[in-house]
Amino acid sequence: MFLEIKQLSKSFQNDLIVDRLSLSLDQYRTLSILGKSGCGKTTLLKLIAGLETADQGSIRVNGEDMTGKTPAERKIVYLYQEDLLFPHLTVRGNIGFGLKLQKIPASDIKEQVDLMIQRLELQGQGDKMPHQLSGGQRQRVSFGRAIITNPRLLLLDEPFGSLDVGTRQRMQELFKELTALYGITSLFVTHDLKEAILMGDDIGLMKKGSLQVYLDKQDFLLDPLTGVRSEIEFWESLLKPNY
Ligand SMILES: Nc1ncnc2c1ncn2[C@@H]1O[C@H](COP(=O)(O)OP(=O)(O)OP(=O)(O)O)[C@@H](O)[C@H]1O
Repeated sequence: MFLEIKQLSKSFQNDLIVDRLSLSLDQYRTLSILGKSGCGKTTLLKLIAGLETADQGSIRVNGEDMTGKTPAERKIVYLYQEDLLFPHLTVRGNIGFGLKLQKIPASDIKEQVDLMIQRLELQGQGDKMPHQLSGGQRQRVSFGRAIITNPRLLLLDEPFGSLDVGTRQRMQELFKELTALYGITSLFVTHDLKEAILMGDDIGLMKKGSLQVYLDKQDFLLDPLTGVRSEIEFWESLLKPNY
């Protein structure tokens, strides 16, 4: 298993937020994590990224124990909804930032950034500053900036929550295309049932700090706890002639 989490726990002021949580994920797959506000999703991602310290349990990536490692040493990227771009850098500068830190030659950076700009459908926007972009464009830049460095693991925290339905749908497609192309393994946290089903190769439901991962999507669709059934019943009730 590429990502292996065992019995992970975290409390804040005596409140148990992540409760003996275990999960495993194969390389190049996406696990969607669906859960209500406050159930501990962000805390889980921060523990994996090394931005919070676990009270108990272990996190291994590709067999390597993450305990005591800094976020940079983990080579895990955590991307959240309002992820800020560097305001003083252009789109190009933002996307290439991580490559520059890796001291990659300027001509290679230019080539990779140009390709990423094309793939993100941001042609003609490369020299703009972040404040000159729309919300959806900014989101695409931060997504490109994250994946161009080929992180071992990409953690997405409700990344498309602020986007309108159409833009969100296009971002979901783009995310699927680019994670496949760049060989990214990811965890995708969302409140949105449909998004969880669309984005995940595997799906997990988080409740009060515990996570249940459904190995078969059918099991997820059929479990009354996931809310899929009540959603279907709602739409069916609207289609009844006497509504
Ligand atoms: N640093 C902290 N100190 C104290 N309590 C915290 C801290 N971080 C999170 N919490 C608490 O942990 C609980 C879970 O928060 P978390 O952000 O993980 O939830 P979430 O599932 O991501 O919610 P949302 O979907 O609303 O973002 C909340 O009750 C929150 O108040």
